[in-house]
Amino acid sequence: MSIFSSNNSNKQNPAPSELEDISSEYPSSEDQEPAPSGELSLRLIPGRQDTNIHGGISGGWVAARMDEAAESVASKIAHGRVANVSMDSMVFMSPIRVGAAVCVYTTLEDIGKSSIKINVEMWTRNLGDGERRKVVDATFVYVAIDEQGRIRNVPR
Ligand SMILES: CC(=O)SCCNC(=O)CCNC(=O)[C@H](O)C(C)(C)COP(=O)(O)OP(=O)(O)OC[C@H]1O[C@@H](n2cnc3c(N)ncnc32)[C@H](O)[C@@H]1OP(=O)(O)O
Repeated sequence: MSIFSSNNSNKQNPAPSELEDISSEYPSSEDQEPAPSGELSLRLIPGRQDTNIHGGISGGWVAARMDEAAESVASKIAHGRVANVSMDSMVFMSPIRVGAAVCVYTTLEDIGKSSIKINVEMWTRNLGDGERRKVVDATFVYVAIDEQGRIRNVPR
């Protein structure tokens, strides 16, 4: 369940094949370095069009990319439309630089009667020192809904 984003009209957004999964570059667990957990669901490189008025990547942009990745996973599980009913509070631990690779990883935590709970992590590779850092992690909950917006059961 992976979606990949690229905008080939922008040189800073190469095709997915040109982007590697950040997790593959992490040292082995023996090194006890932090590593992403979950399935790679979205990878992209933010460009200048993604910045706020100060030239930085905003928390809103980050939350939107996480929602995009998790909603795609939830929609596949629900076989259709879902609505985001909650997301955790988010603590942004590292900045994202324009041109730095960003990867979003998702882990399915629970499927309820109508709800789907997904943990989402975003990681980036710092352009300056090349180090991979976790940007944020949060849990998103989606509810399966029909075309009229009524709650429905998640198919089993
Ligand atoms: C405003 C926006 O545009 S935000 C972005 C898009 N999101 C939306 O539009 C969603 C707006 N919200 C809604 O339409 C409604 O709240 C709905 C349809 C999602 C849910 O309606 P509710 O009456 O709260 O549903 P209900 O109480 O029956 O709960 C449905 C499921 O959601 C879960 N749920 C409800 N609220 C929460 C919550 N705050 N956190 C986690 N799970 C929740 C319930 O546990 C239940 O799960 P289950 O069926 O697996 O046991």
